[in-house]
Amino acid sequence: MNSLTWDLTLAGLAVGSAAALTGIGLIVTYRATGVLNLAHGAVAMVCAYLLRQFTVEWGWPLWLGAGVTLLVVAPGIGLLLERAVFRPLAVLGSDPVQTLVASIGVFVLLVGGAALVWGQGAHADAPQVLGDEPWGQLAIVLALAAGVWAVTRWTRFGGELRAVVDNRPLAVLGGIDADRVASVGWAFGSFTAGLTGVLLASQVRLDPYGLTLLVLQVIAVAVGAGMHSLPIAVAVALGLGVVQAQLTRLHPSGWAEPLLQAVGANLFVVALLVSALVLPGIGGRDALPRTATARIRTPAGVWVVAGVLFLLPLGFAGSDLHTAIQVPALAVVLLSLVVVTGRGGQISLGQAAYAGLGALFTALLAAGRFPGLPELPPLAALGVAVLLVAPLGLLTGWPAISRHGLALALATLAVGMGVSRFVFDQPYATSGLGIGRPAGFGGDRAYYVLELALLAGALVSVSLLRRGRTGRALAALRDHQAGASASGVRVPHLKVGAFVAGAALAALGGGMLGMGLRAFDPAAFDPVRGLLWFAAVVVLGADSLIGALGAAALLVGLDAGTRGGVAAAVIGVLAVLIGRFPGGPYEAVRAVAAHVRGPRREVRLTARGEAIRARFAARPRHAIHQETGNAPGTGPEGQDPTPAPRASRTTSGGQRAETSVSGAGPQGGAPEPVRPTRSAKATDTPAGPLTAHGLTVTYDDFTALDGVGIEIVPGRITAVVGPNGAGKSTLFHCLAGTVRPDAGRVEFAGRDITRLAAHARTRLGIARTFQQLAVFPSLTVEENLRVGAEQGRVRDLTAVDRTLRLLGLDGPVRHHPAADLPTGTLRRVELGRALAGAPHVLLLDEPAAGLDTAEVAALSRVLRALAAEGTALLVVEHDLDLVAHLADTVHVLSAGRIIASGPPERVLDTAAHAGGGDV
Ligand SMILES: Nc1ncnc2c1ncn2[C@@H]1O[C@H](COP(=O)(O)OP(=O)(O)OP(=O)(O)O)[C@@H](O)[C@H]1O
Repeated sequence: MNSLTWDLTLAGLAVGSAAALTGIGLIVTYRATGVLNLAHGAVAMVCAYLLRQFTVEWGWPLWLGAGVTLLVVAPGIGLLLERAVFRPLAVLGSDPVQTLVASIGVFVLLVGGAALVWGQGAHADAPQVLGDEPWGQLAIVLALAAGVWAVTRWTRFGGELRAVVDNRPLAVLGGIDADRVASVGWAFGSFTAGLTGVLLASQVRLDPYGLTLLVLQVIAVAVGAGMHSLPIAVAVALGLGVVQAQLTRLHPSGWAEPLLQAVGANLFVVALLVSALVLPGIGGRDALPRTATARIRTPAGVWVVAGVLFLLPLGFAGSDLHTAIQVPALAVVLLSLVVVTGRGGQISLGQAAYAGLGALFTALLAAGRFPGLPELPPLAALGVAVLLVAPLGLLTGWPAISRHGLALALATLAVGMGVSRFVFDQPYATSGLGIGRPAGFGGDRAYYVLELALLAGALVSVSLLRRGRTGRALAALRDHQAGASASGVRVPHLKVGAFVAGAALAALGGGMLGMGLRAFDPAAFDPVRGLLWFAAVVVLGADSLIGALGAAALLVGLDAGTRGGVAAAVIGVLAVLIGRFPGGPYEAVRAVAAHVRGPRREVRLTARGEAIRARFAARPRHAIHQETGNAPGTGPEGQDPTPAPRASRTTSGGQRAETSVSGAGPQGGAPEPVRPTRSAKATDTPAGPLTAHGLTVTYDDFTALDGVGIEIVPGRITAVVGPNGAGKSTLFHCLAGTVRPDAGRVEFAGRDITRLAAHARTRLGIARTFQQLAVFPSLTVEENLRVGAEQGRVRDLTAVDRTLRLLGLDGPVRHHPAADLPTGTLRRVELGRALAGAPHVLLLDEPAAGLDTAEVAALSRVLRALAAEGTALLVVEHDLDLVAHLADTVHVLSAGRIIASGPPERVLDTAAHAGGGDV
């Protein structure tokens, strides 16, 4: 090996071993706590600053400074984070996304804090702890990896760690102190972060952003190792380090040279893109923090105050006005997050990339430097830039189709970093690109007026989007993806659409920001901004227009009015506290007020929910029935346990009257049909039987269904019973389109629909309910049903009213958010959502679960009426009494095969012997 190759290899090993340290720390913390600590780089940066403070500023000996930083401060930060931030979240049972937001909060808090304490400028005098040769670093990495491996494998603590990772609640029940395991994980992870920072500080410029971002992109190493394998993480890190160094030797000619240089300089970002976009994602939960889904109605007065505050800068002058110009532009960028994250529930850490592309394209178009397009006036350039950036929303929209939670967070972060490194950091973008303002809007005041007009347009558009059919579908997607799909929402299209709309809005805001500053500034759109903006929108109420305006004003105002970094620090503190105040800042204020008044109040409810619950709680039970439209004894919450006789199923007119639990019927006027009618397009598919032929499903080597055939006929109720594990749910999923069989086919009205997606089946008229309730808690009862009707292509929305009446949901409860309603009511809401789409076939998975006797009786009346009107019903149920009373045909499933079929009186004995239900 010649000396250049050798020198480059050594340099690569130095970088690679620092990356390996980060990988080890991230994996250990993740395995011990389930938290992907995005703040790892920020902890590294703070430790690097502290070492410099101790040694350069205070003159401590290097060994002392390094010892205190690594052995006291770094683990101390980890312990503090565990105790103050993440343990309370774990106690509250937070999901991974909430902890992700908290770790972003810690990230921006530390970056903001460092900027406040040490300033934003770079330092080149950080001390070097180890020599130039990488051997010391390598030895540390290998020793740490081997030590962690040995501890997890051979010690009692390792066993506890594995138990906590496998199942924390079970481990706690088994007497393991999960908090201690988490503390050790955090302390160790933080120690490795400190070590990374201390080792890298002398090799890169030390500023709050540079080192932090460097370490952030190294997440690739841990993600590439599946957040699990230390040897793979170390090997990937060292390999990437060496390859990155060796690439600097290659000098191809032509266009390949800048590309190779960019790849060589950013190999870890390439690895992050590959590991986040190509490898299977880690984490799978989709839920947003509750604050994002909290339903908060903004009082009109708040809008008036916001309007006045946004008009105030028109009276400003000089630098104040120049600073204020950033607020409307940033507000438009943040509105993009309201669409994508707040409404659609999709995590997007890469919105800064779209904003930056908007600014960059505007600059290039206005300067006539955009390939293939002529020079355009500034406003036209802005419009064309928005149109060009919108389809790029696919960059994050595409991964969002199959990724959720942490995996989506990483994918969007990777895209943000990739765009920043491969587009914004390139010479053509950094060499002083100016952006002119439109004619007549050159002055700051005039330009501010233009911005207000654009902001108003954006607000109206987003408001219309949120209120309309698409907005309801987005909220349904956010609240319960499978439920949305079952309602007929085309989930992949909607996700891509949300990201495209978000990219367009972000580009508009970014272009406005660039025009305001009269230049494209890549630093204004670096990935740290993306994290800061995401955190700001989430903590101020992600699905709130006023929250976006407030966040923009806060971010610009705090930094301008104080020192740079204050805004990040404040947002960081709020994000760290987010899990403690699930309803966001509004609920936090309410909680504090309630605390001052007395301990009675719960924090979980919005004011509206609280008021309604209080009203309900204050009344006797029969009053609630009247209020919700149920006469006692008639509705699902009524008191009449007497089931209607089976014979009454054969007639339809009288049946309708009996079934209308709202009390409407012949006595109350003309009888109305139970089923809504479908639109012309939807009725293209005629009603017909849903049949399964020879369905076989295997999970690994286990055969869950073995050649099952079943027919669900219009006008009849078919039931499937069987013991636990018999394959009932698998059969149900095959019919609903959520599991694809390995063999066999599903037909609807003679058409093969085996390969049809769940939402497409709903649109054909095959609706379903879920064993675990699938309602949309942030939508009202009525809106839940509207989603079903709109997505099921029922044009006549009076169908919603009829269904509400049928199910006794047409009282005040119709305007109540579905969150916080009792299970019996929610079952009706879910059934109503399915019925509102006017299905030909209704698949019900344990519809009686959680219902009391009266509710079950009322439910069976509704189901019988539906059958009498021609709906084909399938009921998978454990309650054999209900099945005996309800079903026309029963199939008994056992070990994946149908062992008996026929009328209930003939086959239910077989079911009872097979252990198929509760009689
Ligand atoms: N995704 C999966 N991966 C592996 N095995 C699975 C999966 N889903 C189901 N199984 C197995 O397939 C068998 C049938 O499961 P299924 O849920 O269909 O039964 P079931 O009759 O609905 O049971 P239960 O009444 O308990 O819900 C069970 O042994 C179950 O453990």
